[in-house]
Amino acid sequence: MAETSERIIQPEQRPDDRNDLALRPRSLDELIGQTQVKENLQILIAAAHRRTEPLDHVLFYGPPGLGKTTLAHVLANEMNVNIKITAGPAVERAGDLAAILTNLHAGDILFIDEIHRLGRAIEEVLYPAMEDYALDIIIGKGPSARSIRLKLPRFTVIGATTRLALVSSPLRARFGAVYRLDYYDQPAMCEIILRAAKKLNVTVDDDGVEEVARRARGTPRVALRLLRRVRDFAQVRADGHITRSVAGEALNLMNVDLLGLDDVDRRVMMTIIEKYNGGPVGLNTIAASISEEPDTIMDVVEPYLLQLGFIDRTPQGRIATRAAYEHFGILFPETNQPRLI
Ligand SMILES: Nc1ncnc2c1ncn2[C@@H]1O[C@H](COP(=O)(O)OP(=O)(O)OP(=O)(O)O)[C@@H](O)[C@H]1O
Ligand SMILES: [Mg+2]
Repeated sequence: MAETSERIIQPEQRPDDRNDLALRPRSLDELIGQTQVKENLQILIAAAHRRTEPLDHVLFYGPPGLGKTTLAHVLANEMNVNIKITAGPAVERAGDLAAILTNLHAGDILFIDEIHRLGRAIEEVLYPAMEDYALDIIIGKGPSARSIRLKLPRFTVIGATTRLALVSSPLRARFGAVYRLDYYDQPAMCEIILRAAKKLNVTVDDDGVEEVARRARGTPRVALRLLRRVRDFAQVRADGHITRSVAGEALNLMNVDLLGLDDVDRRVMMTIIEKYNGGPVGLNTIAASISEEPDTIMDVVEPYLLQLGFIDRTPQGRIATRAAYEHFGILFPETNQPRLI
């Protein structure tokens, strides 16, 4: 059984995703989907150009693999500025942040990934830097210590997080623009796969594109990973051309079903449906039944099952919906009807 740490359909980056960089969109025009976010960014860029000022600070949030880092690079390209990259966990001391800030040039973008993981003391340094482009430095120790304020060039912070609720409100208040990235719809997923197939020089017909797209969980990173694996399968088993049946065979071999569910998803759903008669059943009970951590179920497995409408979260626990029963070909027990009120 696939462990949750090595799932082919996991949205988090895996080592073999590294070669996605060549596929990463470089401009807003190349970016597929996220229409509303794109429109807002176009306005933000045009306004910044018109005022000949750097971009306002921008915060992207949403599930993993949907394009937050991609958008940060796209904005740097569109503004034709440098982008310095760091992440919340990497900034351990206020001095680390001060060093980064004092190396920024006017207009530069500072991308802080997992920004919800910045420590409070470090956030205190970031607030005046974002608001007044100033850095307060304490010189000396004890009674003779004094603070001096360094002027910083105007720069832009772009933050990314999968846990918006964990971003402190003072920090969040300093972002002029906050955008949520959502899962991609089927047409956008097909376009992402078609574009990537061209770049990977693999031939795929429309049905093949559709088959990979519908099993990629609305997540571009998953789509690219599945496409590369289906390409390998096609090269070894089917003269390199991807049709619906080739894609289907390859994905079935990887235990990824028609909606992109894998063994771990199935184990969670079967636990609720078969072991606890459709629920309600508590998260910890489900986790114990399949020897996974509750957090893993909640953060890694459930988001997509909720997105599909396969699970209802109720105060009494998780409940499997009719759609879930139908997907797994199990008769929905009508007697359960009152459960779903
Ligand atoms: N709109 C898009 N169009 C085409 N490809 C995309 C798009 N968004 C993301 N991708 C591709 O999906 C991959 C993952 O995107 P990205 O790394 O930006 O996700 P992320 O939201 O930063 O993920 P994480 O939260 O794990 O950091 C990238 O390699 C990129 O090529
Ligand atoms: Mg990222």
